[in-house]
Amino acid sequence: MTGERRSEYTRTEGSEVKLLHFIYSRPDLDEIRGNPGKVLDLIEEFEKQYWFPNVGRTKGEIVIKLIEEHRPRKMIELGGYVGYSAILFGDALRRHGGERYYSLELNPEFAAVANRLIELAGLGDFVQTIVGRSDKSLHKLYTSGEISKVELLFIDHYKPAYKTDLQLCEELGLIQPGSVIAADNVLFPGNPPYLQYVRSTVSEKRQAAQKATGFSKDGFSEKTLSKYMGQDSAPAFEVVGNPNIVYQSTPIQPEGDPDAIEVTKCVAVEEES
Ligand SMILES: C[S@@+](CC[C@H](N)C(=O)[O-])C[C@H]1O[C@@H](n2cnc3c(N)ncnc32)[C@H](O)[C@@H]1O
Repeated sequence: MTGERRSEYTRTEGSEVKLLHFIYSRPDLDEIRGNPGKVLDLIEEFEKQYWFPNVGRTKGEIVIKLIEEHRPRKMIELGGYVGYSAILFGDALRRHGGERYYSLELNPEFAAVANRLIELAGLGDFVQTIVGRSDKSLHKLYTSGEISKVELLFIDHYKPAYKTDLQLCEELGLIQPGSVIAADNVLFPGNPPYLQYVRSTVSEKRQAAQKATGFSKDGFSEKTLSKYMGQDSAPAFEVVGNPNIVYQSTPIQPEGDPDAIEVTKCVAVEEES
């Protein structure tokens, strides 16, 4: 969603199922079937009534350009919600020769809505929704051999988990030269711990890793912390990441948008001296 934002918006309970009724009751459903653009248009139309935390077309364009430029075979997103970004990016990935889009979503109800819309958009064979917390799902994608490298990762879920999930990927050896990470909402509501991490030098990260005291929720508002995850929000794995990874990281802020996507590229992995 783009435009002026005065505070963090909140969702209306039950609006996700209402979205399904809104779309599936359309008289022109047969023309919508198999058409990702039309499904996205309808989600956007519904958003005039109910606020949805979707990435939107403007910021979405930044990620589509990354797909066009890097041509990943497989792409992963953390935080699928009702499937807007999975349809937008899954469609782009398929058109650019990709093989699979994994959408990791904590809430089974949101994932069920997403699956109905992904299927309607004709992407049911291409986009795989994985229900559960992202750290456990990422770990499973790795141990099952499905993913051996992060090619393009879109992060858009629980804000404190941006950094710890990236560090988990680093520890699993999934972040390699050429890996690209696009993180949403880095200006609104903001994610200072994540930005500090991806913008740090190797020597700064090595020092921080030595002093690491575990998972922290510092740097986030109460509202951000209460979103999505309950008491059980600590990462399932203790991680410090791999401080030897060299990143180039820059925010991309569309004109007139109060938010930005941080695009982070792994350019090298330094040897320990
Ligand atoms: C901002 S919404 C995602 C919007 C979506 N990427 C889009 O642009 O259409 C964030 C989603 O992340 C999910 N989420 C929050 N914490 C999560 C976690 N630890 N693992 C997986 N999903 C999570 C929430 O349930 C919510 O659906």
